[in-house]
Amino acid sequence: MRYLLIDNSNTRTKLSFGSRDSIESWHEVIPTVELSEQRLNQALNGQLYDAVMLCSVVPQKAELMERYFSQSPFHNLCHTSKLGIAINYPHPQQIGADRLANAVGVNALYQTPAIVIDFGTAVTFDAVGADATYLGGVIAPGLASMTQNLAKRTALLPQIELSEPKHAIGKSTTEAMLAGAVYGYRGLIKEIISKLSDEMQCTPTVVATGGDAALIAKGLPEINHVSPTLTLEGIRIAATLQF
Ligand SMILES: Nc1ncnc2c1ncn2[C@@H]1O[C@H](COP(=O)(O)OP(=O)(O)O)[C@@H](O)[C@H]1O
Ligand SMILES: CC(C)(COP(=O)(O)O)[C@@H](O)C(=O)NCCC(=O)O
Ligand SMILES: [K+]
Repeated sequence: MRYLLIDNSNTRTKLSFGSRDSIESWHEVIPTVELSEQRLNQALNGQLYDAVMLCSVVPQKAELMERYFSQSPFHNLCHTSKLGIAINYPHPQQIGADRLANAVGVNALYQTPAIVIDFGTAVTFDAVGADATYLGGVIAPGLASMTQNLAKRTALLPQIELSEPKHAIGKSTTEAMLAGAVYGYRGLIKEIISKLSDEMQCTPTVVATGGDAALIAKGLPEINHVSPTLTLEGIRIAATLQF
């Protein structure tokens, strides 16, 4: 079986192929706002696959893809999918599909209990117990969302490009904003990991994924692993259970 795996998140849509055992190195990234029939045609030109596993948190784009892949075996990952984990959550239909995929990925590939942090448009924290149970988590603004909003709502603050600050005492507007964003964000992450670990009554494995994972994890010893493909791995594992 060759699976087409799609992570349709708010900023970027990542496409990959996978098998029962692993994901392939072929990889395509489409900005989610640009996702269309035409972009899918371009990306998938000449590719053969047996089934499509979609993980979407953008309903309008999910509908587009459901139509686009109507001739293929197709599944849209949700809380009722075969995931190989239990879900301890009062209204599981609320949980973002990417958060479920992250929980599936971390449960299969790392030691549990675990926390998976996805540094995307939003930053999400999801806790998985030692018994392969999804427990819930935290949603906070993503790093870029936070800094972009600051620039949008002020007259004098510019849009900044995120990178490691040189020092905390900023000597320019940009330096001051960078320190606020990166150091401030690391503080937010640390505090949330600490609170979650207290409630989980353990020292969980902490795995980071998503666009800003590498920048923020650098200098945060609380994060044990950075796994850029964790969401796709979770989608692949769900595909192996579905098809
Ligand atoms: N090439 C890139 N394109 C867009 N965002 C990027 C890129 N590289 C790093 N980023 C950062 O990653 C964040 C988006 O992460 P991503 O995991 O793609 O989000 P989502 O899963 O919500 O689509 C952006 O906010 C940005 O700060
Ligand atoms: C929290 C999210 C916006 C994260 O999306 P992302 O940043 O990966 O694009 C997404 O998982 C979502 O829309 N969730 C639904 C609400 C919930 O999980 O409770
Ligand atoms: K995501």
